[in-house]
Amino acid sequence: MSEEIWIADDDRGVRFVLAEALRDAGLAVREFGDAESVREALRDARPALLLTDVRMPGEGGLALLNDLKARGVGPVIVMSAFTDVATTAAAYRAGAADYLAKPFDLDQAVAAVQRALADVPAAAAPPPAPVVPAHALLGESPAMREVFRLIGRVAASELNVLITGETGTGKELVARALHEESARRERAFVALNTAAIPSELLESELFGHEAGAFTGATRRYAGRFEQAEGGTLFLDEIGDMPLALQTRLLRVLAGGEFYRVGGRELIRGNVRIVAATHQDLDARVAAGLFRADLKHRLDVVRIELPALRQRRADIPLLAQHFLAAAARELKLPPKRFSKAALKAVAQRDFPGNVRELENLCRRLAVIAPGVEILPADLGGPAAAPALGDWTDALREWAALALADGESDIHARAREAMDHTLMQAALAVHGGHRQHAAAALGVGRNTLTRKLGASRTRRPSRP
Ligand SMILES: Nc1ncnc2c1ncn2[C@@H]1O[C@H](COP(=O)(O)OP(=O)(O)OP(=O)(O)O)[C@@H](O)[C@H]1O
Repeated sequence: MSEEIWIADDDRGVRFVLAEALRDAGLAVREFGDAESVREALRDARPALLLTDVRMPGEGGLALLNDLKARGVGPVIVMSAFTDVATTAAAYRAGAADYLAKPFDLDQAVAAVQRALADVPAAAAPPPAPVVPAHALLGESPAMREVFRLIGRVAASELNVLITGETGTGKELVARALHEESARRERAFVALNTAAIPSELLESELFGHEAGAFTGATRRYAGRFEQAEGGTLFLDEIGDMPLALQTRLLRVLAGGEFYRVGGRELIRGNVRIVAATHQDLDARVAAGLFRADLKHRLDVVRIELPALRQRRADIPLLAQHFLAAAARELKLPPKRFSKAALKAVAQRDFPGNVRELENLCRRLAVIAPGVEILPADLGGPAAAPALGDWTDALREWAALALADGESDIHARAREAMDHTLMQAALAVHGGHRQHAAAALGVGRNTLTRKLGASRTRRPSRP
């Protein structure tokens, strides 16, 4: 076999710097401007490794990759400026050894080549699967490119994945992308927010129950594990899972079997677990609040989502996308950001991350007066209005209700007050539950529980 590294890229500049870097690393390099000339060269030679661009005039790099894999030539590293998840995943599915998102760091490229060469003979390439539609997961910052690369790399594997990141950074979207890029995509994606369900209901929610298993269990219920059979179970806010249930979950993950609550039938599950947390799981383990062995099982591959303020390069792209999407969804005339407004948005901190940015854009789609959004439309932090005398209204309501003979008004009033305060706090803190709870002076779990014990997904977004 030849010891040459072949580079196929129609961009002469990329070819040049890459070839130089590889030669500096002691490798022999041959350059090609398109896929056709690679094919021609293949008639009487084989590369030790091919680095190919995805988009080239004529035949693209992915077709070349498929062809080389079919002939047993490789490894192949795919390069592309087209950094969405679908391309990355398609490249890995077609058998790419690695994926380099352009512009890449030259040291990183050389390291990828050396790694791929060291891995030869590579494992048999997985059979090419049909290309799936792209995801709504957007981003062009280096940090997000790395996330896309990781998704593409691990989606097809059966490994459990732990996604970490602040609230609203897109953890659920990443979990969905992992599911959709996997062989499980035809089966269910089931999500369960551990923090949104009272702990006493969590067990039956996860594993199901038989009729009569406990008061109120009138019929058999297939839990999330069963619902996700063959597919992916997304366990959100895993850090909030009570210890007793952690023990049970660990046993299920280790044995692959479980009983429904109150059941005798042993159920064998085939479910891929993707877990997420906004908490520092290692700190929770250290504090004795999270089982180390469970963390170990969930944290096989970790995808860390940076806060939006740590990847400001993504803000304009996301903002424009959300503004257009909101106009479409709400059937409003399309608007656009002025340059200055976009700049101002990109400078904001967004403690609620992408969700907060999305909410801001929806608000702007509705309330900004002109077609072009100006910095003044963004609105700064508004001055707090004087506290209205809501107790007068409350007194009036209570008097009428009591006069009507109602007897549970304390509970109802409290619920309404809790709800109002929490919605207000969430709106101010861009949906960030922890910040909202802290601002109100209540625990985050209390807030989540009160906002919707009956809901399994996130409570309504402001
Ligand atoms: N990279 C992205 N591209 C496009 N939309 C995004 C991206 N990241 C997040 N979003 C959107 O932002 C919102 C919040 O994302 P998501 O629910 O996935 O966050 P999360 O990290 O799971 O939040 P939480 O921790 O509060 O559950 C969603 O509406 C999602 O569609």
